[in-house]
Amino acid sequence: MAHNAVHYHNELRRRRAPPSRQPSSTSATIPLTDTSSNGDANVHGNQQERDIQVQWPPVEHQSRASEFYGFVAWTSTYLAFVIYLLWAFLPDEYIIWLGVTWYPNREWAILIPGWSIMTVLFTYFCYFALAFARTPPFDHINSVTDGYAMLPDPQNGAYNAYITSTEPNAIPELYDIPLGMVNRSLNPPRPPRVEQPLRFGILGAAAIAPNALIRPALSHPEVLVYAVAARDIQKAQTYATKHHIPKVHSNYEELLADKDIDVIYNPLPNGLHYEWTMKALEAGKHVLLEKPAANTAEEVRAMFDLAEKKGLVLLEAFHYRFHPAIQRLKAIVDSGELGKIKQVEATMSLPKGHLSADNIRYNYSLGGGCLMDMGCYPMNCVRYLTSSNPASILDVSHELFQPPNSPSDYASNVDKKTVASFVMPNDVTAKITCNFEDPPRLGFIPRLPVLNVAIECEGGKADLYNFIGPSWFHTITVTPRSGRARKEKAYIFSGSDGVGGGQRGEVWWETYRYQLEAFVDRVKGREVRTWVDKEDSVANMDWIEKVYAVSGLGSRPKSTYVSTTQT
Ligand SMILES: NC(=O)C1=CN([C@@H]2O[C@H](COP(=O)(O)OP(=O)(O)OC[C@H]3O[C@@H](n4cnc5c(N)ncnc54)[C@H](OP(=O)(O)O)[C@@H]3O)[C@@H](O)[C@H]2O)C=CC1
Ligand SMILES: O=C1OC[C@@H](O)[C@H](O)[C@H]1O
Repeated sequence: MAHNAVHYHNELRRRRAPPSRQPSSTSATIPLTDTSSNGDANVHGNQQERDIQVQWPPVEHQSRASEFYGFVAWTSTYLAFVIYLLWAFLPDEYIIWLGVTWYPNREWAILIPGWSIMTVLFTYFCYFALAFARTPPFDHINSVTDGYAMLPDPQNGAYNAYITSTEPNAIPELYDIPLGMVNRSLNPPRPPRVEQPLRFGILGAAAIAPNALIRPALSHPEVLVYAVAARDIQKAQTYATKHHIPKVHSNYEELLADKDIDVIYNPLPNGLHYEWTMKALEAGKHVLLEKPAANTAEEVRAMFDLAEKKGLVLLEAFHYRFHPAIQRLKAIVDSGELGKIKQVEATMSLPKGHLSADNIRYNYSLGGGCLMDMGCYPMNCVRYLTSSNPASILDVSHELFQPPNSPSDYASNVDKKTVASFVMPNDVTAKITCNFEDPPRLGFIPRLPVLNVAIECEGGKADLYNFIGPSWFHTITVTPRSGRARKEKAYIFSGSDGVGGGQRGEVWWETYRYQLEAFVDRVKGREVRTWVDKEDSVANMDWIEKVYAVSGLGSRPKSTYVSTTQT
């Protein structure tokens, strides 16, 4: 024992020692500290020097028993298999000739492997059955979250690279969206409602309402999505059940007449925005109105005039404007750190194939067209970032939507793509691009959506990737002409970077949630820092009409509705 301990200690020391001190011979005599009698000599200070013969490299005294047993097991397995084959297949006379007078009934040669296989299969089956039985359904909350999926809270000092400003030249794009953030956005906390929440009614069982209103409302204590109306009562019923909306109306008029409703959300096709917003205002309701506000600037002005006259809140739902990301980009540009703006370019382009031919967006009489539906965002964005309206139009090009199997002389006035450039005040130029049908690269490589805004200034450039849906992912890249580039993220109003001091927000708030916060504040008469006002909405539609005039497609048809308040 004592010798072994010394030997082991010695080996350790020798292995740790620098190579130059290693003896080159296979055996050496070296002085050692003997710990055999007193434990660790260095600790107890009781050292004894001894000379011990040590073998190098160390002789391995490994038993070969395991190799032997392994060999025996291996050969026995094969032997057993051969015996099994003989038992199963050899005719009786040969077995008897071999001197074997008794052996088990050969049925067992089939039954034993058969049962074994069945046992294995049954075990697998039970395993999967048990797993399925205990897996929550796809629409169960536990399929996407549990008590551990918490988003680190940067306000309490917890670091999360995804939502914090990243290092310059880092590769933040490779981050996954944190699960906690997705969970919080999709399954927001539901605080108790205040005693008198604002009751919202939805016009139409529209596809956008769950994202733009119903989900954001869950986390707003002052909002209750109270009713929905659809042209078909059954459709309204199904929608209400799915989204836990307490009340259903069988037509839009009935919804507007509901005295319990304070606010109307209008996500009807663009061509119906004017009529139903006017009717809602006439009924004394505030209106959250989907973009684009109407088919013509004249209609937009008339709606806002009526809202003003009645003291009601009307907002064109440019949700992206309420998110800190776009406001941070504007703050960077307005701060002058990149010098004077030279050019702004905003793009909203989606891959071909996401819209069917009967979509309202391709329907001229319902206010369809890509410039209306998607182009209104880049139009609004370049005007917002330059704090100005265009002075003139430089150039417009478009591609027309042709319904499938339409005759070659089909006269379409619905654009599936529009590109327009403008002269803005102060020698600034702007370009907007919108595209419903970005074709696959080389005809087969799928495209990603392009939702970008880029600003070129005299002293560098800045851009925001995903300016429309920054709550899910975005990057602000600032590249000064001299100095280091940097990337930023803005999920909440920090107050310290020129953006939204004092404004409420959570990192998981979607653009729509930020928008709802401001809308409710406005209705409640509270101060609102971010807003899309009447002149903004009127000018946006005015320039959309002007682009359509240049492209030769003309404005979308004016509503035939005559308001009771109009003379
Ligand atoms: N803010 C945003 O991010 C987005 C905004 N939008 C805007 O929201 C609006 C609706 O878009 P979306 O939800 O995608 O559209 P949908 O086609 O899903 O919904 C439109 C609703 O309009 C109603 N409607 C009334 N009359 C007609 C008609 N003649 N033809 C078709 N529908 C009719 C239907 O209601 P009913 O149930 O009564 O049949 C339908 O539910 C548009 O203005 C669009 O620009 C759209 C997507 C995103
Ligand atoms: O945000 C949007 O994305 C897709 C569009 O078709 C839609 O109408 C728009 O608001």
